[in-house]
Amino acid sequence: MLPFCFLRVAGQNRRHRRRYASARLAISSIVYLCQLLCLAKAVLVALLGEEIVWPGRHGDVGLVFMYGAICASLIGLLTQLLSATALVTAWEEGRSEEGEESQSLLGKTEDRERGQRRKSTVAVLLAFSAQDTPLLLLAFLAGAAAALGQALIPYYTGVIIDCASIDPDAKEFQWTCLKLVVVSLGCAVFTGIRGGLFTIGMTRLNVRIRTSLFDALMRQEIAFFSATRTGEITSRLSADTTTVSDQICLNLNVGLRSLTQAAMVLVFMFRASWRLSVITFIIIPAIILITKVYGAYYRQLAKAVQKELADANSVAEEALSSMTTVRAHAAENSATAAYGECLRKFYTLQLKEALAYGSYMICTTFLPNAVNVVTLYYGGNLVLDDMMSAGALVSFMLYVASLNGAFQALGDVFSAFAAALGAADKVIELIQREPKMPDAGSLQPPSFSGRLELQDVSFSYPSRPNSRVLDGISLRVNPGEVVALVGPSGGGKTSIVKLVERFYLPDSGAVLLDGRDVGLYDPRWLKRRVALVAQEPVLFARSVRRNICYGLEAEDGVPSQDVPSAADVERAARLANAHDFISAMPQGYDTDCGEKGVSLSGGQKQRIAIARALVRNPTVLLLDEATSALDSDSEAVVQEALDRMMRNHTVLVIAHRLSTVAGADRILVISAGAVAEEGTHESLAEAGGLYSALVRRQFSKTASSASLATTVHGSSYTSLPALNPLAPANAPSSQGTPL
Ligand SMILES: Nc1ncnc2c1ncn2[C@@H]1O[C@H](COP(=O)(O)OP(=O)(O)OP(=O)(O)O)[C@@H](O)[C@H]1O
Repeated sequence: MLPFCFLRVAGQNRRHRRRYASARLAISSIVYLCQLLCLAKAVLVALLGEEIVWPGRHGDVGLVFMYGAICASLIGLLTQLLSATALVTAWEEGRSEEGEESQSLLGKTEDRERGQRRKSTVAVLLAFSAQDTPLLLLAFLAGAAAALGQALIPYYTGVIIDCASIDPDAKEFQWTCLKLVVVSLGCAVFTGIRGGLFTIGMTRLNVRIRTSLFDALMRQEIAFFSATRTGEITSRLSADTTTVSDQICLNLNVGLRSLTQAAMVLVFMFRASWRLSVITFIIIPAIILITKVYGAYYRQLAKAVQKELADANSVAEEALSSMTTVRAHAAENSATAAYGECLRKFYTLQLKEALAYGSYMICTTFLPNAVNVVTLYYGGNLVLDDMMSAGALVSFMLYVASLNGAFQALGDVFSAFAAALGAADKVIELIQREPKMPDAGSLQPPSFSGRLELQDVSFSYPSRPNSRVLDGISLRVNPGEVVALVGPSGGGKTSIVKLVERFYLPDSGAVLLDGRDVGLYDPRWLKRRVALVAQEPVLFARSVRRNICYGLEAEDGVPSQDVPSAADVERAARLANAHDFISAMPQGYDTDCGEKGVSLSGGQKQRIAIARALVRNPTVLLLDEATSALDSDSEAVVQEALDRMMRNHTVLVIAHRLSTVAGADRILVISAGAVAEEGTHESLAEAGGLYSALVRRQFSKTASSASLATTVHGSSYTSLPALNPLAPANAPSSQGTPL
């Protein structure tokens, strides 16, 4: 009764579910062990024919009572086992609820929402494998045939021993040997077929899971990538997906093989001697219970180990990918210490895992050996009493060994499954994560003038909801107009561009293009009309040509007539001042840029990024101070390309340089998330406000060394100081050098 009382109490109190479930599990285990001992004693006494301490112990009535008691005990055991299974599940749920609270990648509220709609991991994995049902069915049938062979081998071994020694029969002996050879061969062939088919299934599942995960990642909003470390994501994509597919298929293979093997062996065992079989059976519930409890515990450990490993990978990746910064700040020791700390946590968890595994091995090694001793003792007595042949006893012992092997394998499968499910939980959590961004629209209007408006826009980054970056800002860029955004660092200029690009949604207000919300347009269509040249160009490890055409290839779903031709690419490169250096490279436009464009200089990368924007023939250009990270020579050629670009487009440019700003049709001074001033360079410079202060401050800092106006390659490029008040006062200010 006690466990059931606990069940009721715990069911009413979710917060303490795990604690109650653990207590219930402990009590159930004790009750189960007592029952096991009683049953063992009753069965031994019944089978060995010793004196029975039982009511009505003499004659048939006593025997009926005794077997009745054994049956009742068996039923009790099964009930107990089922209850223990339910308890383990409750215990697991309690643990996962607790763990999720502290460990989730995605925050408490999201976890709760996700918990409500998430299907169970196993169901999702089954759905992933559904396509391979025929393959897996075939593999299973081959496995069943192999298991039948495995079960026949001990049987024929026993027959051969009887024919050769106990009851000599040469003809029967040779015939049985032949059958044994055929069965062994058939068993080997079917085992091979089963293994091969499962391996194919494993690879197919791996590809499917990886594709789904990558697809899900590609759909996530930008805020997700700011909040989640890249190392964690790549760990999910590489290590966890491999663990899931490999472990699940491998263990499905081993598990099904062991189950069918156990079922076949049991049939043959009962055929050989039902008395001996009952004895062997006593141990089965014990092994199942131990593996179940162990599996639940191991699963939690495996999940925690995966997390620690992902953390360690992130820390290492962060340091290794920024080695120059680490070296420049002499931060090698702190990077090593941070990595060491992650590994220390990982090691502690691995120790726990090793301890759990050790305890499990002790139990699973001892229990089968105990069964062997009991079986031999009782089987020997049966042979002595002529109730069984010696060959049958040998067969039986081989069956017991086979059954032990099957259960051992099942236990291993269980723990490995637990590890795979731990990894699968995280992978599926990501696959099922719904992006926090509403679906983009499908609008593709026949004409697009490129009028850009922000109407009373307020915005905070999701990672810092309490810090308002834009505060009711309104602005407008008319078709063909060049509008420059200037202002103090952190004022919100780049955030405006991010909203126009729809990387984030405003908290209130609207971002409009031609009077319609940016979210209403088909994103693929819009990205050809609104192009961005960012501060730091990002190139990919592919040819220069493919970098320029990035996002416009047939693989991106672009109709073949819209894919830029070689002439389009060259034209864009010429406009971006990039054609000459590209042509000078050994393989021209087919030269590989290397990882993140490592084989190109900053200026060359930026010019390829400009060509990438120009090849789209955009209506609106968003420029985020594309020259600020360049040296003076590179800056001059890039600036010339930018000037050329600006002449023919609607442009919103974030500019720190007076050269860019002065040529703009209108200047907006953005400060503290609002438009502080608006006008032309001349009007603002004379107005005596924030803009003129910025200009004056920069001029006074650079007057002694700066050449204030330089014409480069005949363009209107003017090298004037930067408008960023945070720029160092004594920075070199030779031609085009950022301050
Ligand atoms: N991904 C982000 N998550 C949270 N806060 C951010 C993020 N990006 C920028 N911010 C914050 O938003 C504010 C505005 O940043 P923004 O980059 O728009 O300014 P900016 O005017 O372009 O500055 P700068 O001229 O230095 O580039 C800053 O306080 C910045 O710390």
